[in-house]
Amino acid sequence: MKEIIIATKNPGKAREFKSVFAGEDFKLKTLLDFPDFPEIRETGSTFQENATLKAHAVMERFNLPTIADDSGLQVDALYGQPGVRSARYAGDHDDAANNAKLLSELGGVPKDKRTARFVSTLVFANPKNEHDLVVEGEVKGLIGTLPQGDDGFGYDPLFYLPELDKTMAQITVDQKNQISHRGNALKKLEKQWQDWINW
Ligand SMILES: O=P(O)(O)OP(=O)(O)OP(=O)(O)OC[C@H]1O[C@@H](n2cnc3c(O)ncnc32)[C@H](O)[C@@H]1O
Ligand SMILES: [Mg+2]
Repeated sequence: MKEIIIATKNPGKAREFKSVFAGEDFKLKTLLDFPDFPEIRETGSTFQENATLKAHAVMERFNLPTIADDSGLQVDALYGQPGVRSARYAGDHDDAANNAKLLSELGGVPKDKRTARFVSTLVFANPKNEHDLVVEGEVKGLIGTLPQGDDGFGYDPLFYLPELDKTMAQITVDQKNQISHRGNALKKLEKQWQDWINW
């Protein structure tokens, strides 16, 4: 069976990818299936640079088609921070600490000034394709004043969706995929990748 690797160690992302690609005629693996795979240093200054680093490191190791996601939260009142440093905002990839820091940085900022967006860049690299496929997605929302909901990961409990009157952590993985930055990027990828790939 054909195989595609998702170059992520993040269980939340892995779950979202698996839900979107469920029922396809290829096997989807992630780096969670290869716990010994070394840490990929995300030294780029843009989402696309980091997604490209991750996609190519994994593609070269396994010689298989590989999709990487680099994503983050951009908060207008913080001039786009935490941005490309979203995973490491409060130090070492600790969601609770990141959320606490975000709330503290936004202390006193009124609701209408707490606008933000999640962005995702997906890079699809394949040994038999000369050029990568690159797509982007985003979703707009507001940063709440306290975490709400237990689903999702990262900043989801603070990311409030006014149209749904819920946070990103109060919806199912399928609902999240319908509206999220990653879901929107995946919709673009789905329209293009089957014509692009040389198996
Ligand atoms: O690099 P991989 O292994 O894919 O996993 P990661 O968690 O390190 O992923 P990134 O480097 O792309 O960092 C993205 C960070 O942005 C935040 N983020 C991205 N997408 C998110 C989402 O859908 N919901 C909540 N937070 C998200 C979250 O803090 C992530 O750790
Ligand atoms: Mg990362």
